[in-house]
Amino acid sequence: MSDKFISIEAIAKRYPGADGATTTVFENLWLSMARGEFACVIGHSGCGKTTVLNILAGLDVPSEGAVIVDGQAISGTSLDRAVIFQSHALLPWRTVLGNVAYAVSSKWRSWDRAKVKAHAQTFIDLVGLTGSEHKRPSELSGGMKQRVGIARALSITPKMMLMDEPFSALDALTRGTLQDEVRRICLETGQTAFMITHDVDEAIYLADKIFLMTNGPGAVLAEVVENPLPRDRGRTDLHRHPLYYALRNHIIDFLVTRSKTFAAETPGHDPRNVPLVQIGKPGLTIASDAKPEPSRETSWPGQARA
Ligand SMILES: Nc1ncnc2c1ncn2[C@@H]1O[C@H](COP(=O)(O)OP(=O)(O)OP(=O)(O)O)[C@@H](O)[C@H]1O
Repeated sequence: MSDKFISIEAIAKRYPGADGATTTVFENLWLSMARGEFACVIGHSGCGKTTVLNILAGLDVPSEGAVIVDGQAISGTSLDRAVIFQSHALLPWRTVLGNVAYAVSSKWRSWDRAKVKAHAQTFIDLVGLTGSEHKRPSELSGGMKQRVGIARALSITPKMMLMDEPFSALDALTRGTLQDEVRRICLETGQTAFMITHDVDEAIYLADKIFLMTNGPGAVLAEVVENPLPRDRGRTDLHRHPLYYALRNHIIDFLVTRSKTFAAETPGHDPRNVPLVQIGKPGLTIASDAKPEPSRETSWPGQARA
């Protein structure tokens, strides 16, 4: 992995408020990711997660600061940065194949129909929709629609995938299956991924790194938590890892308590040098100890939410 594939540098987002005042959602936010990393951002509603994702996508602009992707400051949207939203945003009059092919032909305008179709089919197969190519969105379940969104995003071979709570509207079983698929695809393709989630267990399963944001307005990136679980982790035995509960407790403690009290309790916080929390490594102060909590094993999947 190369260092700083994505670099968010001192960005702020402000909106005009009532009485001529200004509301600062966040300011002086610094964040970086290496190529091929999977990061999840967790924080309470309104702290600015979607705003950060939209800025990364080029759908929104920061009031201050810059975002550098692969050595270049971004300006506007790009087919290098694919977004998967909670609502799949498919074209209702196009089939599964038509939706994916539309994205493919937008990226490779010189390709003929056969090449576009073959490329689109590869990604439809990858997300397990073989046989549903000619269905329209109205004929698909929520999980299938989300698969089309994932296939469409992956088909343009973006440099990064931006996901805004992509599975939150799905039932637990479908959510689990799609989490498995996104994880497999990202590992296989070396995709760099930035995902917003309210689901602590989803973050632990998917992420290499978890960004913890304090409450807004005036939210800050409080900590970057390194996931100590092995990269080839499996969903069913995740909770047996000796550091699983320490990690989970650390994130939940942050959400329950420290996300509110962080500013008052951490006056010297340097937004440019946000602490990297490495649970289980000596010399680290973490909010919770590493004692396992067997009762929590029954809460899998996805019970702890921001
Ligand atoms: N166009 C706008 N004008 C004024 N304020 C806005 C605008 N868009 C967003 N905000 C405010 O910015 C803040 C951050 O919004 P954002 O959607 O990024 O939060 P979030 O952390 O993604 O929340 P959630 O988890 O609920 O999706 C919120 O307080 C929101 O009200």
